Amino acid sequence: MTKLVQFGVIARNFSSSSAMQAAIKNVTVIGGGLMGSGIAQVSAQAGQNVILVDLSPEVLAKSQKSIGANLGRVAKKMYKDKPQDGEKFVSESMARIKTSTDPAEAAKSADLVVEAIVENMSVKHKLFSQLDGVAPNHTIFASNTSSLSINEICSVVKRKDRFGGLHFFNPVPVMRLLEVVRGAETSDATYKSMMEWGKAVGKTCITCKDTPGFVVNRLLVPYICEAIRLYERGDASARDIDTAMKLGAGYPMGPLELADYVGLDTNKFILDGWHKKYPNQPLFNPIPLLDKLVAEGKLGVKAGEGFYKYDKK
Ligand SMILES: CCCCCCCC(=O)CC(=O)SCCNC(=O)CCNC(=O)[C@H](O)C(C)(C)COP(=O)(O)OP(=O)(O)OC[C@H]1O[C@@H](n2cnc3c(N)ncnc32)[C@H](O)[C@@H]1OP(=O)(O)O
Ligand SMILES: NC(=O)C1=CN([C@@H]2O[C@H](COP(=O)(O)OP(=O)(O)OC[C@H]3O[C@@H](n4cnc5c(N)ncnc54)[C@H](O)[C@@H]3O)[C@@H](O)[C@H]2O)C=CC1
Repeated sequence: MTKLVQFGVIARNFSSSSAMQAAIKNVTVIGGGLMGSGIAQVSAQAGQNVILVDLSPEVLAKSQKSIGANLGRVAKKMYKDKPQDGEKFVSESMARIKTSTDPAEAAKSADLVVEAIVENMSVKHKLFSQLDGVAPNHTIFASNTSSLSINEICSVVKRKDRFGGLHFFNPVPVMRLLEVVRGAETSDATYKSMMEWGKAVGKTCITCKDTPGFVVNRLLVPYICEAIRLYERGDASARDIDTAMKLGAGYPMGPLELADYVGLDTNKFILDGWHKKYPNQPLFNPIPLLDKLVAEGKLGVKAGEGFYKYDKK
């Protein structure tokens, strides 16, 4: 699936903002967790210079390790008969990734900042208002948010024309989609740059307005929630619900398996946020079983138990 993509946008310096075509060669990814490490990996694979930032040096060390291992999986497939070329691919990609614990410093050399920190509006506001003061004029800011409004996130920055959503999917190196989200003030030039960059890092891009959950999560969250309600009512077993959707609808994972994979706390966080914002939408109503599992710490794969039991990693 992952192809080595030659990055083809010519680097240029721009002093003015709105009419420019940003030249993305240097990307700063903020948040070195699950998503940030995947975004850093696919960017480096595509020839970008990457700075991966996290507040925690331990997280950065863990990310580097997992990126190395995942690049190894990619190399094994891409260079099946040429293991030496595979090793070169891994070491060159790794060499393009620098790490930092200082978001402001790392934004100073960025053409694009992709934010993948915790899903919390006030934490994202704090980060972006700090970066807005130090990043170069031409730098585009993007959020990988799953469920928050791009317009609301960018309300704290001056560069609203150079702000958008770049929503990746988990696991980033495998999932081929990138949702490119236009906020109310995202300029045409910024949108075009984001689309080109998405293609350059090997993704198929679709466009969506700034609506809750964009395309995928707006459909996926109610689907998963309906599956939980079906199970809660005792209409079918968890295993049968999952088997039904895998064999009857061709999904790679059933809805309850996917809920465990994403994390039940994340499911609940998104549902609660949308319920608060749209109290009259019954699809977003709280689910007592989901609340109970989260309260018991049964958060899915990462906790060793959710709808199913897992070996703890
Ligand atoms: C209420 C909803 C709330 C949403 C909350 C927020 C979430 C979001 O905002 C948006 C999201 O991300 S939603 C989740 C989207 N992801 C999915 O739906 C995943 C569905 N599952 C799958 O595609 C496969 O089971 C999957 C690919 C995961 C695993 O496939 P398999 O079961 O076949 O397992 P493997 O055989 O291990 O892997 C298949 C191939 O992929 C390679 N691979 C797996 N992980 C990798 C990784 N991390 N890096 C690089 N390569 C990787 C693996 O090597 C294998 O390759 P092949 O050997 O060539 O087949
Ligand atoms: N987990 C998923 O399947 C997906 C998540 N997302 C979104 O991506 C973002 C990140 O999610 P994950 O990677 O799952 O979270 P995660 O918890 O694995 O990683 C977040 C990282 O951000 C770091 N961090 C927190 N505040 C920071 C700050 N101010 N500066 C620098 N680093 C900071 C944390 O130390 C942590 O390592 C969220 O907005 C989430 O909604 C989007 C698509 C899929």
